[in-house]
Amino acid sequence: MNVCMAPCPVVFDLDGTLIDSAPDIHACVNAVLRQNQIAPLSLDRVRSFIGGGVDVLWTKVVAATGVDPSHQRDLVASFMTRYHTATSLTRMFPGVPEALGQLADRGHPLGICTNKPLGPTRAILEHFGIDRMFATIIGGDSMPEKKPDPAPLRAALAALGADPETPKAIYVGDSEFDAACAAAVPVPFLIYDRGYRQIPLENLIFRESFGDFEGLPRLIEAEALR
Ligand SMILES: O=C(O)COP(=O)(O)O
Ligand SMILES: [Mg+2]
Repeated sequence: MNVCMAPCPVVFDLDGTLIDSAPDIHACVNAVLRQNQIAPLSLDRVRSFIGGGVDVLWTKVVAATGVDPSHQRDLVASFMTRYHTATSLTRMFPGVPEALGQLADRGHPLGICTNKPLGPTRAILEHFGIDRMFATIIGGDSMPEKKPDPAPLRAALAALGADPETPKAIYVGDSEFDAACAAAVPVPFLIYDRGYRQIPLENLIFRESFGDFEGLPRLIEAEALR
């Protein structure tokens, strides 16, 4: 089956896929914890909590720190004020701008489907000057459902003109949330293996894994010929 005849839509996850944002998320989490006289968490620990969005992150932070869960709402509110402008410690993964540029030049409509809320998502994309590359951006608060529910990815694909019944498109992500979401749509899933995944690759559904964005445009063209 030809998955993509014309250059197909390619939708990307954000945290752990295009950007290494864990240092900024870690700094925001610890600033809130310190402000509330709670012991800080390590970068590795906080990184392992990323993927399900802000509420999942904070449910895990609350469990890890032993804070009274009734405080979670206030902690999240305090976190969000910092998160909106947290860009200074975040880096794009190597080869990302070049790969996005190549895909755009080849005519692939590009989108973002992330569990990160829309405010910080737009802020970080603008910070790196890549926001205009994406014709649609679905954030973790764009709709009631979050990944692994397929609804956000379906919305991104629909905005990029994919057929809602049999979308000929590709999703690129880093985590178990993304793999389950892509399988539920369903669309082929390419997984970046240097992101924030917590589950072994062999336990996930994906078409190809990659560790270097230089090879991604080639993987996408190969997928298009399947
Ligand atoms: O911010 C998160 O928890 C996850 O974001 P992602 O969907 O871009 O990986
Ligand atoms: Mg991710």
